[in-house]
Amino acid sequence: MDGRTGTGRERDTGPRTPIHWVAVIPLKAGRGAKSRLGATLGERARASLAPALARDTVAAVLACRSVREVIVVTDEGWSAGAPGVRVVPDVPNRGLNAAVEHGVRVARATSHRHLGGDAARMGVVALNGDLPALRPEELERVLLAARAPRCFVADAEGTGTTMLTVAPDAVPEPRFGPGSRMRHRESGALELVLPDVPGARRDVDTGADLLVALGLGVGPHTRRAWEALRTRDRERGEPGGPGAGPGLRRSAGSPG
Ligand SMILES: Nc1nc2c(ncn2[C@@H]2O[C@H](COP(=O)(O)OP(=O)(O)OP(=O)(O)O)[C@@H](O)[C@H]2O)c(=O)[nH]1
Ligand SMILES: C=C(OP(=O)(O)O)C(=O)O
Repeated sequence: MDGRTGTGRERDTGPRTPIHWVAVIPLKAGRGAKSRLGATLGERARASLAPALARDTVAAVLACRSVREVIVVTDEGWSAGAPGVRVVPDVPNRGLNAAVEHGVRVARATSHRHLGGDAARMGVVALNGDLPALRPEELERVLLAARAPRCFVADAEGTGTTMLTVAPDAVPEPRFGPGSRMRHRESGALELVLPDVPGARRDVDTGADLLVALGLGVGPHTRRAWEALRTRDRERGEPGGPGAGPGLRRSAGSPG
């Protein structure tokens, strides 16, 4: 088994297989971001966790050996925070897939700056910015397996997508959003089914997702934000953790 499944429409890129990658991370920030997290954990938790999830995702991607640059596509006051991270403005009001396409365009238009003659062998990987348990070596495994023009990784639920890779000559055709696993398959992208990449598949949309991610091990920003929320709630005599609803109260203190 080579860890790949697909529709048969895909082709191997052969000599055009990427040897360098630029990552595109679309980020919605501000009050509109991570509304499902707010609905399950409360607004205070949403406001501190949403940027923390993104910071940990960006840090893990930046630490991946094959990634040369991280392009964050967002409109809302995001500072790059590290060399190798570039922030570009979103396409206003066009949503997630337009942001990804924009990021790919920017990456391709500017890749010669850091890749020189290797720019023709540059792939782009677009990732959700809510993967706080992602580890650099997991992303490395995904990129090594990405040998078709477009490949994707399904989320842990099995209905969505956490990342899409696009080879140098391929049209990105991002189909992120609810039910995107099926849409990516139908569009001819190759699904990468890899063992041992739980963090690469664990997007965090709800409080329950966050507990699973904490169990896998999250980056320091998410860990600190979570601990601060728990400390605050304990001081206020709310032992269940941030916004602990019926589904969270049972295990909110246990992960990690
Ligand atoms: N640049 C940009 N990023 C977006 C946009 N919509 C979603 N994202 C990002 O895309 C990734 C996946 O999005 P979702 O998990 O659906 O995030 P969300 O829309 O903030 O969450 P919900 O409100 O719970 O649906 C996250 O990194 C988001 O920040 C958008 O319109 N523009
Ligand atoms: C954007 C996606 O994820 P979610 O909305 O579940 O975060 C997706 O699965 O394509």
